[in-house]
Formats: sequence, C-alpha cells, structure tokens
Amino acid sequence: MSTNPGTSKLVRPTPFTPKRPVSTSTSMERLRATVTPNPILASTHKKYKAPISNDVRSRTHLRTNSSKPTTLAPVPGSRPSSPTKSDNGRPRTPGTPRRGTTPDPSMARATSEMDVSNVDPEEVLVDYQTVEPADVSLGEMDEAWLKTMQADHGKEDKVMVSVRMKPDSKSAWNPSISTNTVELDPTHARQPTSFTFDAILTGSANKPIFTTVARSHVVAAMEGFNAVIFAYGQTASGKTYTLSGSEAEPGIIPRAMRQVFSYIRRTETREYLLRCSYLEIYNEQIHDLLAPPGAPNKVELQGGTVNGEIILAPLREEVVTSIKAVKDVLKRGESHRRTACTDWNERSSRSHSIFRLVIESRERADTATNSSPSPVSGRATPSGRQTPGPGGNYGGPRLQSRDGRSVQTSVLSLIDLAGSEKATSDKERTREGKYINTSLLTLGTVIGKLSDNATKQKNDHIPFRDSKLTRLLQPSLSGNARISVICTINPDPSAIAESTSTLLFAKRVKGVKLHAQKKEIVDTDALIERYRKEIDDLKRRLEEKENMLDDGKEEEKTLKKRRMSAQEKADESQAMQDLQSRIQQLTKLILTSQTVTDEAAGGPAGESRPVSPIKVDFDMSPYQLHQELLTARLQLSSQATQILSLEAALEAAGAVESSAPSDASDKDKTIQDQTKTIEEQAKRIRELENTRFTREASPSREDMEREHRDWSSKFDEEKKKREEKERWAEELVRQLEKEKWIRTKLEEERRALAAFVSKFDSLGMGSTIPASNMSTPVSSPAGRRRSSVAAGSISIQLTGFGDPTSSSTSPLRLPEGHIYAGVPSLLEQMPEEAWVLGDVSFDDESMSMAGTEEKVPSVAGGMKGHVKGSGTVRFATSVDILGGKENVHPF
Ligand SMILES: Nc1ncnc2c1ncn2[C@@H]1O[C@H](COP(=O)(O)OP(=O)(O)OP(=O)(O)O)[C@@H](O)[C@H]1O
Repeated sequence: MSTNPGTSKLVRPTPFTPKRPVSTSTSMERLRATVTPNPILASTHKKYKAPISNDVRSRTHLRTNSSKPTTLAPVPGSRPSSPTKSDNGRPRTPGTPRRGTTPDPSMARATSEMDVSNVDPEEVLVDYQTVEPADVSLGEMDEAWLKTMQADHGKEDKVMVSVRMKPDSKSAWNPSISTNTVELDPTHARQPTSFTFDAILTGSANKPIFTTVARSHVVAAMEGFNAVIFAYGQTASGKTYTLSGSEAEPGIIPRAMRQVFSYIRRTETREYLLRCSYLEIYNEQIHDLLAPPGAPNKVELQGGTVNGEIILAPLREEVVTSIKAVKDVLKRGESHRRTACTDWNERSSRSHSIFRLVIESRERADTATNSSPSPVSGRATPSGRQTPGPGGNYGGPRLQSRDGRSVQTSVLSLIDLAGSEKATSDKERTREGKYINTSLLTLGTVIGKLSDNATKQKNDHIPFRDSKLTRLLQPSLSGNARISVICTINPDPSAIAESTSTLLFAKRVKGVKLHAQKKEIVDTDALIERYRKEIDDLKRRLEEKENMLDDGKEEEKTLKKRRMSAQEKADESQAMQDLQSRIQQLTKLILTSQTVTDEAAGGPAGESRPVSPIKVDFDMSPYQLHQELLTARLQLSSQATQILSLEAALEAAGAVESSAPSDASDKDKTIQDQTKTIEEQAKRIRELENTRFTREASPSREDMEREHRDWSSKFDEEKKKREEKERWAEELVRQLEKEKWIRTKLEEERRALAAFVSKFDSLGMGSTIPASNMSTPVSSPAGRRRSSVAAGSISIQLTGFGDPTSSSTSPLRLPEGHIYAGVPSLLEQMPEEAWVLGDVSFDDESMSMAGTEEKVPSVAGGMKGHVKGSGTVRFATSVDILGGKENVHPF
C-alpha cells in the first residue's frame, strides 16, 4: 500500500475489533504524541468512556448563566434595524447575544455578541474589498483550473466518489492511485475483489484530499449550484479527520471556508451574504448546534418541501464575514456535538453533523449593467422577493434583489456522518449505535434505489422519509446538487467486512444521477422589462417577415409565394408561429409578473387588468420553470396552428386583404378574435364529436342488448329442449325398468312352466301338454310331422316365440334356457352343411359353438338338450325337422 510520504504513522489506539476494550493510558499518550490536538475539538474531547447525555453537555452549566431571553430567528419581512458596520468600514460578524457575565471566558467567546435578527443584510455583505488577505488561501484556485472546472458545471451528472484509506501498517487493501483502484490483497481474498472510483486517497495530509474531492464543489456552490460533500465509513475510519481535521492538518470544512473567501476576493463583480448553520441528527432527532445555551435546540423537519427545499425550523443561521467568524461558529457547534469514547474510537461522533453555508450573491451595484431604475409605470420599485423560507424559521437575513440585480442562492453542505459500528458493551452507546446504523442503512437503501432508478430508467418510490438523514438530504440526493462522497476505510485486516460494505456503498452512490441547477431570485420589475423588450423585438421580427411576403404588387406577391418551395413555406409558417407563440407567452408572463408584484406590494391586484391564467412561481427552480415553459409553449403552438389554419381559410375567402390590420396591436386583436372563434369552433366540433359518439354508441348498445336478448331466448329454448329430453330419457328409463320387470316376471313364469313341462316329460306325459300352455301347434298331415325349411332359414320356430309365418326367413333362434324335449330325432335329417352361428351350446350334445362358426355335425337320432347361451343356427340347405316346431319348448 502506498501512503503519503509525509504521513506520520499513527498507531491505532485499539484494533478495530471490539473484542478488547481500549487501553486509554498507553494508546492515548501515543495518540497525543502523534497528532496535534485540534484546539476546537480539545474543549470537548472525552478522554474516558463516559455516557454523554445531550442534556448534560456543556450547555447545562451555561444554562445557569442565562439571564436574558434568547432571541431566535427573525420573522421574514421584519425590517432589520441596526446596521453592524464596524468603525473601519469592514462589516463585523454578528453573533448570538451576549449573556451578561460568563464565568468561562472560552464559552463567552463561544456565545455570540449580536442578535442576528437585527442585522441588515446590506451591512454585512462581503465582497472582494472586504475580504481580509489573511482569510484567503493562496494558490488554490489558479485561473486555468477554474476555467476547466467552470466548463464542467452542468455537464457533471454523477456523484464524485472517492475512497480514503487511513494509514495503517498492516493493510489488507492495495490502493492504486494511478488507476484509482483499490484491491483486496489476494492473501485475504477468496476471489479477486477490486473497486474503481474517481479517486483513491491515502496518507494523513488533508490538503490533497480537499483539492481532489472538495475544491470544485465549493466553487460550484459559489457559482450558484447546491453542493454537498459528505464522509461515509465505519467508525474510526477517519471521517471527522477528513472533514474537520486538526490544527496541523485542517480538514475539508476549514479549507472550504478559506476557499469561499478566496473566491469572493477574486470576484470583483459580485457581493455576497454568507450564513452558516450547524445541526446534528442524534438518535433520530435534529438539534441546532448553534442554538444559544438554554434555548430549545430541537429542530423539526416540516411537512413538505418549499420549491424542493427542506424546511427546518427553528434553525439558527448566523451571518459570517470572515474566517474568524466561521471558526467561532464551528467551534461553538463542535462544542455541542455529541461525541463519546467507544470501544473503537476515543472520540467517536455519536451523531450525523451537518454544517451548512448559505451563499447569496448578486451583482455589485457599481458593476451592474442593468442598474437603471425600472421603467415600469411610475410605481416605486418594489423590493425584491425574499428568499423563500419556512415562515420565519430560518434564522438569517435575506439578500434582496435590487434594480434588476437578481440574487443567486445556493447551499454548501458539509456532512460528517456517524460511523457504522458493531454492538458494544455500553448500553447508551449501543442505543446510539442502533440509530446510527438504521439511518445509515436507510441512506444505503435510498442510494441503492436512486441508482437503480437511474440505470434502469425507472421511477420507483424512494423511501426518503424513513430517516431524518435521508429526508434532510432528499433535495440533494434527488439530483439538485453537486455531490462528493468520501468513503473512508480502515484497511486493517480485522475490518475487511466493514470496508467491503463501505466500498459497496460507494459503488452504489456512483450510480446516482444528478442534474444540479442554479437558483436565481429575480427582480420582477427587471424581468417584466426584459419580457417587454423581447416582445418588441419579436414583433419587429414578425412584421419584417410579413412585410417580406407582402412587399410588391399583387402579381409579385403571388409569384413570390409560388417560387417558395413547400419546405420553405412550412419553415416560414413555423417561424411565424414560434414568434407569435412567444409573444403571447411573454404577454401572459408580464401580466403574471405584474399581478405578483402588485400583490406583493399590497396593491389592488387584478382590478384594472385581466389576471393571467398562468401563475408563475418565481421561486421555481430554472428546471421547473423550463418544464412550465415547455408546457405553455406546447399549448400556444397548438393554438397558433389553429390561428394559421383560420388565417389560411380567411385568405382563401379573400377576406384578409380588406380587413387586414395595419399595426401590430390590431393584429394581436385579430389573433385574439380568431383564437376565440377557433376555440368556439373547436368546442362545437367537440360537441359534435360527442354527439356522434353518443349516436354511434347507442345503436351498438341496442345491438348488444338485442343480441343479448336473442341469446337469452335461444338459451331458454335450448334449456327447455334439454329439460324435455331429460324428461323423455327419464320416461324411457322408467319404461325400460318396467319392461325389465315384466320380462323378469315372464321369465319367472316361463321357468316355472318349463320346470313343470320337464317334470311332466319325465313322467312320460309329453303328449298330453295342453295346447293352451304352448303355442298353437302347426297342423301336421301325419302323426310324425315333418317341418320343412328353406336353405339358410330357420327350421324350428320356438313355440310361443316369434312369428311362425316368418320361420322360412328367420334363422333359428335358440334363446338361452330352452330345451328340446320329447323329440326323439329333432334334427334327424340335418344335412352336413348346417351351420350354427353364435354363442350356443347344448348340454348333452356335441354342439359347443361358442363364439365361432363351426360346422355342426349331423345329429342323428335327434337331440335333446338344454340350450346354453343364445345364438343362431343357420342351415345352408333345407332341413326337415322331425316333430315340427311344436316339439321345441321353452324351458
Ligand atoms: N488519514 C488519517 N491520518 C491520520 N490519522 C487519522 C486518519 N484518519 C483517521 N485518523 C485518526 O483516527 C482516529 C479516528 O478518526 P476519526 O475520529 O476521524 O474517525 P471517524 O470515522 O470520524 O469515527 P466515528 O465514526 O466514530 O466518529 C482519530 O484519532 C484520527 O486522528
């Protein structure tokens, strides 16, 4: 690891891991020997691990000295009364009221001498003449650098992210300054782990750190852009050292302040009003570090935002005019900050601290080019609009825009975050640690989502409201600021996990996109004048264009128009449209500005002239104004198109020439009339379209209803049919059941009869079967009757079954359960060709023919048997069956 050669190797008072409690005696001595203590910090330096309660801090003893009521921030609009210019003409830095006799002289210095509510901003302006040479840092802003840097403003749309490694003899990380990469040493890495950022910083010297990561942001703030610089990292990794530094190595905050004064000294054309505030977020509560001792110091973050700004109230702002004044403010704020000795850091910040410098500037009166009084109607020039503030909760005075000199406002925020840490044995520290970690976690989530939204072009919700820190940073993180983040890491191998987490945070921050905009508070009269001039100019250009076309005789004009290509005509008409749109827009803006001005001056706004339909908020950011402008332009352009078409129509009707107005105002009137007509026509068209739509829509609705009705009746019909079929099916089933029942009954009867017959036969009484029980016997010429059937037909018709007359055509059906009894030679003459088909078999004959066609052997001697199964006996030739049909009986 390469470190700054000038670095005095600092021995860490404790290893990062909290396992071993700090040994204050040796480590502190070593520390004191290596680092010159910062006198600012020394006053509150905690040497021993002791609980710090916000109520038991230095303010407690100061409270006893409090005799005068505290004056808080002025209500905007209250006139400053007592100028504070010192005898030598140089403005004196105001402070808080002196509290009578103070036993502690250092604290007497820390409390302020002046009530800021009584400061006239005009009296405390800083310009190149008032800056003391001693307040200036020489050589930090050469012209060439400044030029490149200024060219970068507006282009830069990413957060500047740098990593600062604290000097350590055993480092687990290898920094590469040339490639801006930091890599985890392979001995500690399972896989290659490296990160690349905008800068990798090492060593103890704070000057190069300032130059690399903060200088350009400070200049951006001086030029009207909001700027935020913050340090992020685990506890004891060097955040406070980077931001505040020590007497020997001043950090970013003191260097930035010097830079501010250097900038003012080299900028001869502007004058500045500088106001500081200093606050901290401790256990999710915001405290004003500059609140006078004994005064309430809780600051509330109010509901919404004003023009994208967060409202903090009540927050004290103090005007500063010199480095000394800034130092005083810092010292006072530092003395109120919550720090404590933890397992890892002798003087650990227990809160997030935010030092804010509000920079307001305007062109100096003697250099302003537009310093002539406003020509707007003999009215007295109204004072410029006040810097938007939370209804008197901001503390400091505001710079007013004067004589057309607009006021530029920006805020430089320098933030020292509390460090993420592990749990400690001390209860109070653990509680603080929880708040710290939670808010840092939210910061990480917010940054992650912002970066995600930027890369994936999404617009997901960002949980800014989940912590005070993110809520406070919302305007900046949302993009309206130049941001520089310094991630500090402790390179000790015992802190690899924490350092990796910090580096991952840094990587996410890199993805956040910014679009910082300047904020300018404009003098409305000057603005109106600017609009008027622009309108005059536009009207002149419009007339020129029209004259160009109208010059010459009628034939020449026609020729001119014919000569113009279609493209030229379109361009020309577009240019004229643009001019007219702009004129209308500016006219509206003038009306709005005048309304606003009159209202602000308590005048009878809107009585003598129409109030513009568009209310322009002059406190809107240029970006917002631009958006408004685009929307307005779009509207105007569509109206202008309508006007043009109407003009074309009128021209075609030959009406324009005769009624064409001669001067611009008449033309404006005509345009207005025409616009009105167009609007009426457009309204009429809309009505017609609506009617048409209604008309077109109603038949289709009827159709739909009719169709619906048709379908419903069809459905009902189908349903009816189905129900009928179901009824019919049920009826069939019922009949079937009945049939089955009848058949069963018949079957039972038949079986009973067959049994009877069989018994009868066995008794040798076959000839005595009563004819009534059987079918009517076929009459036979002889005693042994012979029944003759044709080939392929039945030879036997079972008694009681079937129709005897059809016996010649039907095959012999032998239903199961019939027997052939009492017939000595039923098929005596059956020829060989006889075939039996079907599943028929007989008990005691070799006539098993189940399922297959089989040739039936001649049956000599008749047969007697019980038919099993049903089937058909088919005969190929005529068969004489002895005994006739009557010999076959049901079983
Ligand atoms: N780059 C550095 N060079 C020399 N000393 C350093 C450096 N960074 C930090 N230190 C020393 O390390 C100690 C811890 O640093 P510091 O208090 O700035 O850490 P921190 O990140 O602010 O911690 P915390 O989050 O607990 O407030 C201090 O004694 C400081 O002087």
